[in-house]
Amino acid sequence: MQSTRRNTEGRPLGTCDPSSSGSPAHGGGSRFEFQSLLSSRAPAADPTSARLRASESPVHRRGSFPLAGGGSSPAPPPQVPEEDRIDLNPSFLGIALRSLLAIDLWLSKKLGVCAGESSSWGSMRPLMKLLEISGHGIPWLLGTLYCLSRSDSWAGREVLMNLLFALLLDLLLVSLIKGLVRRRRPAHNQMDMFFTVSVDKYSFPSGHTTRAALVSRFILNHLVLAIPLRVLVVLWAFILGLSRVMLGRHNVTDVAFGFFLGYMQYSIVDYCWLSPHTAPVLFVLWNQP
Ligand SMILES: CC(C)=CCC/C(C)=C/COP(=O)(O)O
Repeated sequence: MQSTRRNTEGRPLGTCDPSSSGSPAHGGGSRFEFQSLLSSRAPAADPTSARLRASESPVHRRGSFPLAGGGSSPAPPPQVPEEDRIDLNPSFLGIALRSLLAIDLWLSKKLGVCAGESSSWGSMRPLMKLLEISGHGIPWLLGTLYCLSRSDSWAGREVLMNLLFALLLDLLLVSLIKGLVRRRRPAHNQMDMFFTVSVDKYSFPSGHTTRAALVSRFILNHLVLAIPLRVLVVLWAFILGLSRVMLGRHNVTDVAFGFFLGYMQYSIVDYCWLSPHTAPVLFVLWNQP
């Protein structure tokens, strides 16, 4: 005769969740183990089925037969470290992201041909480091401040004031994102960069690349340049971004996102454009003797 197994509240098991027979022959043992792990992370939406699963878990069953457990009090459920928990049903997005990251790491390692003196393109490293300085924040900030101090036209001052604002905004946003994401630089990177701050131990996004994209878009929009010079500006930004991966400083995705962020930052600067009309205080202050 078949008896209906019931939970602690007397409800027949299986009426709410037919798959939860709990029989190891049905894979029930391991299934419950994972269900209880998953439910410890995200409680079930339906409290009844959550209770049913808990009452069926092997841990709970051991505890509900005092004699079998030697008469001791029910054992507490084992604490499984977060990193040991297995997500049995990774989403499509999760798989796609993991695949993208794997390709990113593989490609970045392949492209890191100037990461060290002994790398295949190690002799190009000094040239790459020169490019690195051309996109560093310090020369750009000091250069802009110097030009501002020498500028004798309102129009020139307005453009330079906005360039200064753009550079500061870039530093702020990149530091914020680096601090939030905290992605380590590639293992093959040598940390021999000129003047870094604490968040620069992180790599996402590439600060040199955001600056290159921002500044080049700024220059193309506010300086009247001959076509060859315009091409040169775009090439500089592109090669600077590429050199970050070749030097081993960044993964490809750090640089790709850097280009995107720098491009968007210019749109913010353009939207908030500072002028004697929109920010008169700034311009008056700057003209004080
Ligand atoms: C402190 C100042 C003014 C600039 C820091 C510039 C710097 C070292 C950025 C890091 O760039 P990557 O993220 O591309 O390596």
